[in-house]
Amino acid sequence: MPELAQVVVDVPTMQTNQPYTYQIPPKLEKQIQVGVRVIVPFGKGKRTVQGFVVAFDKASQYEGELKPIQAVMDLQPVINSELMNLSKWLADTTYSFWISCLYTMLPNLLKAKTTRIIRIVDEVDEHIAFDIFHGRDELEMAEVQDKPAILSELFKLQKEGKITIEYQVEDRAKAKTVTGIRALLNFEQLEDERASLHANAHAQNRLLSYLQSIGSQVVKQKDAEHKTGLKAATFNQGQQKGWLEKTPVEVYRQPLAMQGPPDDAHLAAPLQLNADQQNAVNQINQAIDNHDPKVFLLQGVTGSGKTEVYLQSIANALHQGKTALMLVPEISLTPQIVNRVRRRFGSKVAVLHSSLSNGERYDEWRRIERGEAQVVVGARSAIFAPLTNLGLIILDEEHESSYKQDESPRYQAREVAKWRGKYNQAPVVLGSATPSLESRARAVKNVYHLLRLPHRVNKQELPPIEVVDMRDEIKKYGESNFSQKLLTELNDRLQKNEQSILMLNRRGFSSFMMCRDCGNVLKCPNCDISLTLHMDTRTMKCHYCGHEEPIPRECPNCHSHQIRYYGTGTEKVEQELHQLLPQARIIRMDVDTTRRKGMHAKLLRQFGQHQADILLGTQMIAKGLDFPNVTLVGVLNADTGLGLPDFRASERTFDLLSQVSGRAGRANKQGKVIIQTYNPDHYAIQDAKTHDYEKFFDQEMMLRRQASYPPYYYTVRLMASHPEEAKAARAMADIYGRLKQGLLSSTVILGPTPRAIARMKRRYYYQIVIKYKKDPYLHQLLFDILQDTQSRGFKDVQVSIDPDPQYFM
Ligand SMILES: Nc1ncnc2c1ncn2[C@@H]1O[C@H](COP(=O)(O)OP(=O)(O)OP(=O)(O)O)[C@@H](O)[C@H]1O
Ligand SMILES: [Zn+2]
Repeated sequence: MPELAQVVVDVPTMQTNQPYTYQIPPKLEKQIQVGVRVIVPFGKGKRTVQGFVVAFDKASQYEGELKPIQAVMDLQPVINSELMNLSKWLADTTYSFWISCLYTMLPNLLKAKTTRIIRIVDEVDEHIAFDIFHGRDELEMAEVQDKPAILSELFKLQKEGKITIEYQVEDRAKAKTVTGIRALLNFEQLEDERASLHANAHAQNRLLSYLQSIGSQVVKQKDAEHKTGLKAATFNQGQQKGWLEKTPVEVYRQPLAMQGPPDDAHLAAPLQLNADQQNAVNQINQAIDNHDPKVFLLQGVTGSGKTEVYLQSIANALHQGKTALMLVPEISLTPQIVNRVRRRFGSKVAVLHSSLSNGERYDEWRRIERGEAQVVVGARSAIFAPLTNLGLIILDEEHESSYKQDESPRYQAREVAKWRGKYNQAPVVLGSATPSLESRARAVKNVYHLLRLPHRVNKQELPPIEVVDMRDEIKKYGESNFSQKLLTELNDRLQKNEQSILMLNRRGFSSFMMCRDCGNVLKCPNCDISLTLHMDTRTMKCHYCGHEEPIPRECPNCHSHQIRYYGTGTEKVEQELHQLLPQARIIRMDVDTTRRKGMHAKLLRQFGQHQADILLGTQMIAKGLDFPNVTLVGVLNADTGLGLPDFRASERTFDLLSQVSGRAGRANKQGKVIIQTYNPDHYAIQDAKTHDYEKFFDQEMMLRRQASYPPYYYTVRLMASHPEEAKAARAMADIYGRLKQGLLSSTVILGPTPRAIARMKRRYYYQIVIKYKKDPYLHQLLFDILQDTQSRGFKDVQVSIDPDPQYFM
C-alpha cells in the first residue's frame, strides 16, 4: 500500500515542475489514485491549495515530517493515465508548468473548485439508504469523506450501479433535468387496475397500456405525452392513483452546432469514392487495422473531397471498435463540416469547442469520458479529449496557425496529435490544400506519408483566377474598393441568379482615425497600437486590451477638426457595395455581426438558402464553405498581410488566397476568382493565381533556407514584459547574456529588441528569437531560465518562452 503521494500543486506565485510529497491519511487510502484532484496544505499557516496526484511514493525514502492530504475532490481520476503521461511531455516540450498543462486538459468547470455529489439511481437497501443518505436521494462527498466504512460501502454500490457519483460546480453546471415518469406497478398489477376502470375512462386505459409497455424504464414525460397523445393531466391522475411516479431525468445540454441534426435512424450513407479518395482511404484504413502510428499528409486541392476521406476512415476506426478524434481550426466558422460528421455518425459524436457554454462543454466532456461518444470533433483543445482506445486522429486544415496555442502551455496540436497517435498505436492524418512548409518538407523526407487528391470531385478544373492591379485602377477610375472588372462580374452573377463571396483581408489591417493637419493617429493609452473605429457601437476600440472611447470630434493633439477615418472596414465596404449594386442582397460576416452565439451558423444558413446574393466577410469566410451556387469569389485586398514583419507572411497570403479561391465553382457550375492587389508580381500572388503549390513551395523553401528559418531551423521566442520599459529591457539583456554563454556558437540569437507591438496592456515587451538546428544545451538552459523567473529577482517581470512561435508581432 502506498503511503505517500506526489502532488503537483497550484500555487500561482511559486510554480515549479517538481511535485511535492504528502502523506496519505488512512481514511483517504482507498480514494487516492493517480489523476485525482486533492486539497493539500501548503506553506506555513493554514493555507490550502488544490493539486493533482501524479504518482505514489514509498515512505522509506523520506525522513522528517510530511503533511497529510486534506481532502480528495474526485472519486475517479479526472486525468487518465494517457493524459497524465501526456501532461508531463507537454510541460517538458513547451516550457510550461506541469500544473497549467493538467488544467489545460480539463473543461473549465473542473478547473474551478468542484464538489462530488452522490446520487441514488437504483434501489438501495433500506438500511444502507438510511445510514448513508439519511432518507435523502443525494449527498455531498464531503459529508462522508471521513467515514471509511461508509466510503467502501459507496464504492461497492457504485460498482453495482445503484448510485452515481457526479461532479457538480456552480448552479449552471448542474446536470440539467426534465420530468420523467416510471411505472410503480408491474404488468399484472396494472392489468388489475384496468379491470376496475370505468368503461369510458379511455385516457386512463391508454395510460395503463403505455405503462405496461415501458416496463421498468424511466421515460421523459414530454416523450410519453407525445407517444400516447395524452395530456399532462392524465399523467397527474396516474400519479395520484399510485400507478406511476415522477422522477428527474438528466438530459445533456445540446451544443448549438449540434441542434437539429437528423436522429440516428436517418444517418447519411457514405458516398461512392473516386479512385484517389479510395486509395487514400485504403492506406489510412490499413494503418488503423495494423495499429501503425503513421503520419499521413493528405494534400488535396480545394473541393477534392478530403472530408469524405476523413469520414470513411473514421467509420473504419469505429468498425474496429475504436474511437476517432477530428480537429478543425475553428468550429463556429465551419458548421458545415460538423454537420456532415453528425449526419454520418449521429449520437456517437461529441463536439468540443471554445464557444460552448461551460455547462455544455462539461456535458460533452463527460459523454466522452464515459465512453458514450466515440467520435469527437473539436477545435485545438479537443486534442485532449479523454477518448480511450483511439484508432485515428485527423487534423483538417493542418496548416492553420490556430492549432498553436499562444498562451501557456504553448502547444502545437499537431505535435500533440502525433504523441497520442504513437501512444495509442493509431495513425494521424494531416489534411490540407496548402500544407504548412514544415509538414510538406517532412513528407518530402518520407517522415510523413504523402497522399494526394489532385482533382476536384466535380472533375472540373480549379477556377481561373484573374489578378487586378489596383494601382492602375485608381489611376484610371479614382479611389474605390471595387475594380471595374469585379463590378462587372458581380453584376453578371446577379443577372444569372448565382452567388458571390467577397473577402476583405483584415490581417495586419485596421480602420483608424488620423488628423489631416498634424498626422496624429489616435492610439490606445495602454498599448502601442492604433484604435479601431467601430460604427455599430460608435466607439474607438483597442483590439488588444479592449479599451474603448468615444469617437473624437477634434484631434486630441492639435485640436483641428480635420480628423479623418482611414482604412477599409467591412461596414464601409458594405455601404459602398450598396451604392454600387443597389439591387444586391448582402450578408456581412465579421466580428461585429457574429458576436452573438450561433450567428455564424445562422448567416451561413441564410446564404446557403440563397437569401442573399453576396457574402461579404473577413478571413472567417475563407475556410471550409461548400456552397454549390457560388461561382464568383472576389478578394478586395490580397496583400495587406504581405508587409507584416513575419517570415510566414508570404505563406499565409498564399494559403489564404488558395483557400478562398477554392470556394468558387465547387459543384456543376464553372467558378471564377478576382484578386485585387497592389503587388501583382509578388510570387505568393502569382503562384496562387496559377494554383501552383509546388512552385510556391520551392521558392519559399529556398528563401527559408537562405534566411535560416523553419523548416530548416527551429525557432524559440523569449519575451519579457514589465510596466517599466527599462526593467523589461534589462531582464532580456540578462537572459541574452546567459544564452550567449550557454549555447553553441552555431545557434543564432536575435535581439533583444522591443517587439513589433512594443507596449500592450500597460506593459512593455522585449524579445529574443533563437534559431537553431541542434543544440544540446538549449533545453535545460531554457528550463533553468523559466524556473528562475519564479524567483524574487524577477519581481513583476513576466517571462514567456515560446517554442515554434507562429507570430512575431
Ligand atoms: N466521392 C464523392 N462523390 C460525390 N461527391 C463527393 C464525393 N466526395 C466528396 N463529394 C462532395 O464534394 C464536395 C467537396 O468535398 P469536400 O468539402 O470534402 O472537399 P474538401 O477537399 O474538404 O474541400 P476544401 O479543402 O475546399 O474544404 C462536397 O459537397 C462533398 O459532398
Ligand atoms: Zn489597448
